[in-house]
Amino acid sequence: MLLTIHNLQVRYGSQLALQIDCPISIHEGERIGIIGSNGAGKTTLVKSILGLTSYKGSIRTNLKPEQIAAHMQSNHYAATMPVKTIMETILDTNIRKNRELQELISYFEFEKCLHKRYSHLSGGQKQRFTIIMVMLQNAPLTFYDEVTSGLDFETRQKLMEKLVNWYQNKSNTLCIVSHYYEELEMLAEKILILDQGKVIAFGEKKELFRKYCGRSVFITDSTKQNQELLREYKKLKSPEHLLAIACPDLETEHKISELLLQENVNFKRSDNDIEIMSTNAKAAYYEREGSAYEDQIMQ
Ligand SMILES: Nc1ncnc2c1ncn2[C@@H]1O[C@H](COP(=O)(O)OP(=O)(O)OP(=O)(O)O)[C@@H](O)[C@H]1O
Repeated sequence: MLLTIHNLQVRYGSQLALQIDCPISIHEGERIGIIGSNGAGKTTLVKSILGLTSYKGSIRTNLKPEQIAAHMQSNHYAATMPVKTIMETILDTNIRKNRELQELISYFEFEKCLHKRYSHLSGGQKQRFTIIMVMLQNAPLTFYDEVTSGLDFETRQKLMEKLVNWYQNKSNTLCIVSHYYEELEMLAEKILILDQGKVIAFGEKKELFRKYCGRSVFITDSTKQNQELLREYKKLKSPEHLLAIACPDLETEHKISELLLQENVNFKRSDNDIEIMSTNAKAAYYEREGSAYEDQIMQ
């Protein structure tokens, strides 16, 4: 066991920002995606684990602080120092002698930034700087909090490819906070869903999908014709513009796909759609709690 969280509570003034009642355990080598709407408590959870915010409850780990690396939404370095100096000092290395670091600098096209002062980097350049630093740290427990925000589409794709390859045969435990579900489809095996400071669900991505969606899901536009065409099948909660139909078994899957093909309807079939899965996990959670899901998304 790498880390366990028990009865965690974080308050900012009178606001209860995070309340985790059931124990959460993180094991070596796990890849965990942390998702939730704005203000759900994702960054607060990461900050609590890093000891950057005060909390009640227990967070236990045998890791030393230097064995935990984090890419946060905002990262601070000595503003007036050249980037190269910060990099070599913090990583205790020399770029000329470090092949791995040279390769990352070149992959992220960061060469020209090395001689600039940190405060003169653009937002995206600062982002790439921290990514390189965190990747090279190779810490047993690594957090990426919104690692691709502020990056253009091409750099985002490049970064995701690099992260997948970088960690492929490694045993680092990764916790990735992201609003981009396609990134988590590539990187995460477990998902922690937070909402309004509470844990909605935590588990293997595949198991959560089966639990809340079934074997697979068909997603089409939510037009009147599609609603009518698929009216006899089980509808899942979905963003308003979409119609999501649950398939409990292969037979239903065949029937629906034939019907959609016959009627020339564009559709997506998925057995790992994180957005539909988390929407339905939330709905189930609030139903159990006795409040309507619709009331919660209005807040
Ligand atoms: N330093 C702070 N002081 C006061 N309130 C805070 C502070 N940091 C966060 N909060 C509040 O705590 C709640 C959780 O914030 P947090 O940053 O953890 O959310 P998040 O899930 O990471 O959101 P986002 O997706 O927008 O980054 C929010 O309501 C936020 O306004």
